[in-house]
Amino acid sequence: MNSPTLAPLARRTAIRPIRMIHLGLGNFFRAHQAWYTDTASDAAEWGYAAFDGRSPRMSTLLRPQGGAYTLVTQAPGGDELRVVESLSAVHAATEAAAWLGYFEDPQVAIVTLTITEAGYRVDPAGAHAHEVAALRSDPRAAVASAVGRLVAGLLARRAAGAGGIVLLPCDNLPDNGPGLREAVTRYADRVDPTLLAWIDAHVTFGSTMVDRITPATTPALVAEVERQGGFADSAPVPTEPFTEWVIACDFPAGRPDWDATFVDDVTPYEHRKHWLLNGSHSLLAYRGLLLGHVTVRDAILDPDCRGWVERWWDEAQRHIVLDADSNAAYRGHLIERYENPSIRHELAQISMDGSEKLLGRVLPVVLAEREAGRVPEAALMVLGAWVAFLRARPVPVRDPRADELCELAALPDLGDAARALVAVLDADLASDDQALDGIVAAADALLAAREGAAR
Ligand SMILES: NC(=O)c1ccc[n+]([C@@H]2O[C@H](COP(=O)([O-])OP(=O)(O)OC[C@H]3O[C@@H](n4cnc5c(N)ncnc54)[C@H](O)[C@@H]3O)[C@@H](O)[C@H]2O)c1
Ligand SMILES: O=P(O)(O)OC[C@@H](O)[C@@H](O)[C@H](O)[C@H](O)CO
Repeated sequence: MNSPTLAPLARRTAIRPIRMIHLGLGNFFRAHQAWYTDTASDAAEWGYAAFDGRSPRMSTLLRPQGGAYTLVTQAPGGDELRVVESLSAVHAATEAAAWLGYFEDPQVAIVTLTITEAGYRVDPAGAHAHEVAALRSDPRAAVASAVGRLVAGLLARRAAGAGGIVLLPCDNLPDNGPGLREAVTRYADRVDPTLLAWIDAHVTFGSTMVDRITPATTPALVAEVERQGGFADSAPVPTEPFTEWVIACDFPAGRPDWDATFVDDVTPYEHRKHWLLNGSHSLLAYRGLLLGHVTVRDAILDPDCRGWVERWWDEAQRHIVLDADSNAAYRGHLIERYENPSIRHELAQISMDGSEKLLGRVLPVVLAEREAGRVPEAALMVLGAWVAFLRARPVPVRDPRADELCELAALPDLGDAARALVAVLDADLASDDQALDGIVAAADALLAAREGAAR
């Protein structure tokens, strides 16, 4: 084999005109929106300027590669390598002047976002008040929060008279479009209330359901790309063959010819995906890690975990309005995706940020079932597994509220710990004794099983 070079990455066919901005230059963006753009029939007309969400890691890795990288699609039959070229520029989060410059460009029509649930949380009267004050005295001030950066961008766009723009959140967040609109308008109102009318007239907030299992990059993948491709890529992305993008949005200034599904309302698709896929991922993560599993595949091949997943799906499916046949097919595909032997999706990665994720992925089903007068055993088990996970900590707890959660989980009495942790998710549920009994019983059984296995 020739010595590895950057040749296939550096040999870009042409830098595509920048007509889109992305915020949150992580793996999922690179496997999903950037790939849809790269494979669109009009790909040559649409380039991205992509910005890190926070740490400069990804822009630092991609800059020497001219923004190009290898997408490794890991099918059961083997890998397929594709060099993705839709990123025309990559920037660190701190490059505020470049950020504002793109917003001032009338050719830029769309901003996509993958900033995790935490990125949408904003407190302009509290934690972010210093940013608000900075933007009030200088609208071009550099601010760090995602929503603050968007508001700064919109101020610059208004000042430049650059016209309308679409903001398209692509995170696993319930109602991601309305959620982003609420966060942006609340922040903008504090900075400059006159911006609100401009936003109403010029900014379109789209909603999306996004799906493609995309684990973190490992050194083994970097080595594998070098072995299979014969070239060096310091930031390849692993992903699965399956992909889905459902979008509810108008694009007044056009969009790439994405091979996505365009609908008026993403809600049913979002419920199905967040509850059946992400909810079962949380189940597999917390239960699976406590039982000693490492990956999604390990856990789904365990009949205990698989049985609970099926029960969770039965409970969740009662509240999904899409037809039963398509839900059954969806479940079948999920099993195949989870069993994919070529993809290594670590449960520890999925276990992160439970206090945020469970709110949209499990809690709605618990509450709907309780409203219907039922005791949803599997849904309560997921919450019990989360409580047990925080108590036993089979892997380090990574959550914005980790310290507080671990302190509550360590309360001497399991019932007290469970009630306090459930209150973090939903105060009313914490006073539902019947639900709480189910959660405590599940946590207790899992902790006992874990202790038994350790003996
Ligand atoms: N990985 C997947 O399989 C997958 C699938 C569907 C949707 N998603 C969505 O994409 C998101 C990112 O996943 P990923 O796999 O790309 O993760 P990643 O760790 O590779 O990238 C995360 C990106 O979000 C940014 N970020 C994190 N916290 C932020 C904050 N508070 N403010 C601004 N930016 C912030 C990071 O800087 C980084 O750019 C997920 O949270 C999820 O909502 C992921
Ligand atoms: O990406 P997160 O951290 O929001 O959730 C973890 C996984 O459930 C998620 O990444 C799924 O793999 C993905 O949503 C599949 O499309």
